[in-house]
Amino acid sequence: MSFDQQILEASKKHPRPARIFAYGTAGFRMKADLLPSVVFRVGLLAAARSRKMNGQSIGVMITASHNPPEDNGVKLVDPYGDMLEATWEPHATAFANAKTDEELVEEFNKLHTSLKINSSAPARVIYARDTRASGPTLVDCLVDALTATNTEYTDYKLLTTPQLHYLVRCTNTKGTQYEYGDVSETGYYEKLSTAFKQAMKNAKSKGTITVDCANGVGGPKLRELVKYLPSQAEGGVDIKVVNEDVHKPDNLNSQCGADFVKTQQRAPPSSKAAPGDRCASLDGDADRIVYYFIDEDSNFRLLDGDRIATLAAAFLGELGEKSGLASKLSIGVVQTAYANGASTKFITENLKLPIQCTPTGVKYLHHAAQRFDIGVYFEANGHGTVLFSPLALKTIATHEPQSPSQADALATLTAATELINQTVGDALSDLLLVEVILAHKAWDPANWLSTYTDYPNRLVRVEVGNRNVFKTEDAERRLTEPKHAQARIDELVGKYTKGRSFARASGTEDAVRVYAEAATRAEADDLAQKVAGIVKQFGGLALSK
Ligand SMILES: CC(=O)N[C@H]1[C@@H](OP(=O)(O)O)O[C@H](CO)[C@@H](O)[C@@H]1O
Ligand SMILES: [Mg+2]
Repeated sequence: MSFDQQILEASKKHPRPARIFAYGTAGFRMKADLLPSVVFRVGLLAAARSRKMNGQSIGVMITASHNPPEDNGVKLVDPYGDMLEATWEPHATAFANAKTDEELVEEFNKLHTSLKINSSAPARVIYARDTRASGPTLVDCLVDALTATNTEYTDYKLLTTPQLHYLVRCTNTKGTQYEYGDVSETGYYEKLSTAFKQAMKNAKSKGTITVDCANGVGGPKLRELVKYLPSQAEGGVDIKVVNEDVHKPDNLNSQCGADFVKTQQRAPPSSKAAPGDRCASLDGDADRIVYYFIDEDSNFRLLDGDRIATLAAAFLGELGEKSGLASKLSIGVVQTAYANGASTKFITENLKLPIQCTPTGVKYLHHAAQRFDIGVYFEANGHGTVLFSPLALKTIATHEPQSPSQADALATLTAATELINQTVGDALSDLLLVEVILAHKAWDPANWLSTYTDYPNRLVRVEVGNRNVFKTEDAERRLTEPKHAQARIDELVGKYTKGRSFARASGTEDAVRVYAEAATRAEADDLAQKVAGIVKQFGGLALSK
């Protein structure tokens, strides 16, 4: 079957701007007015991917996460709910960059030939979007591609990114032994709330958690989730939703949200939190979360992804011990080079757990975490989850507790496996997990913070002529190119007490990021500035655009 004519006709409606596109860590992301042709072409790829996967449903999420309101983006979700397989990213890039409609058809056919995709096979796509004003127009572009390729589709309208990942997995596992949940948004809330109630059985939450939803899709979705959860008096948690205005598009991620809090190291200016109040911020598509509070001396205290990772790893380790499963389940933590060195030390020395460091980008962490029975992974910026291997799930499900206390711990562990989104980092699921853990430990955020002290650190963004000259090894911790740059950094780092620093090209912005840690704030700042200086020096000439 040939779709040539249909694709040609439809593609004419979505002319490609003179731009080079690249499918990166976050899919395609840019100013929304540049995206119509990109989204159309991603739709073609989704159809091809579905056909390649024997008609399993592929997800398409239209979002630009924490970016400003005028941006948008698109990314694909694979049948099991994880991100698009990396080998397909270049195909997305090739489709997006095809110069003419004819060239696009050629790329489409070339892919079908080289990967032996049967174009008569059924193709299925499910999609959703965040609250951005440009979303509906981009959905129209997507639908044009799905129609042109005779693809069946379901429009889930507004969802958080992790909700779409959940639905993709549910759709494709329905009726199998791996069934993940009911194929509906309601199914998502029911799964989380049932697990949450079970996990809270032997715990009592104190105080209120105030959740800043970045004025994004997380707001209405958290409000909905709360309807399914017991109140604090009924054994649940008191959740207060703020920054949930999705009707004024300009407010999205503006002066609030996880990215604002993490990069500015302060609470949203609108926050009315008193010292000690527990606060959290989601990002624009609710796949990231960070916690924070104001301490007794009025200092802002951040509890970021590293803190969530250590909290979750410690708790799951304890549950393993208490349920009598410790010897049967290996727990490991996956971090990137941006994890604070103090968290790495705490995990190794106090929790005595193995750590793996991967390059930046959730797909790397996710894959590494799959190698443990229980793999805890978080980026410092708050994106992460915990993965339970099929064997771990079976071990937990078939374990016979030897005492009532073992039974309690086992029930909580079982609930955690249901509560934690297994497809992708999910701010709503992570929120409930942290709340459960704090309730079990009877901890306030200050207790949580006191587990270890972060090393002073600084992250700077350096604009250079050509960031592509920077090549790395050892999970991005060392530069292999430009020649001599790493030797210069090493020499510098050696001069600082507890110094650590690395530079790498960003995958999402046209810049190089420099990270530095040292014994004091001033030294960390100084080291970062000096390494930034080296990066500038080696930064290459600007490419003619
Ligand atoms: C230091 C940092 O926070 N980097 C972020 C950022 O990647 P860069 O490649 O550093 O631009 O965006 C990624 C996608 O959202 C996210 O996965 C990652 O953690
Ligand atoms: Mg996000």
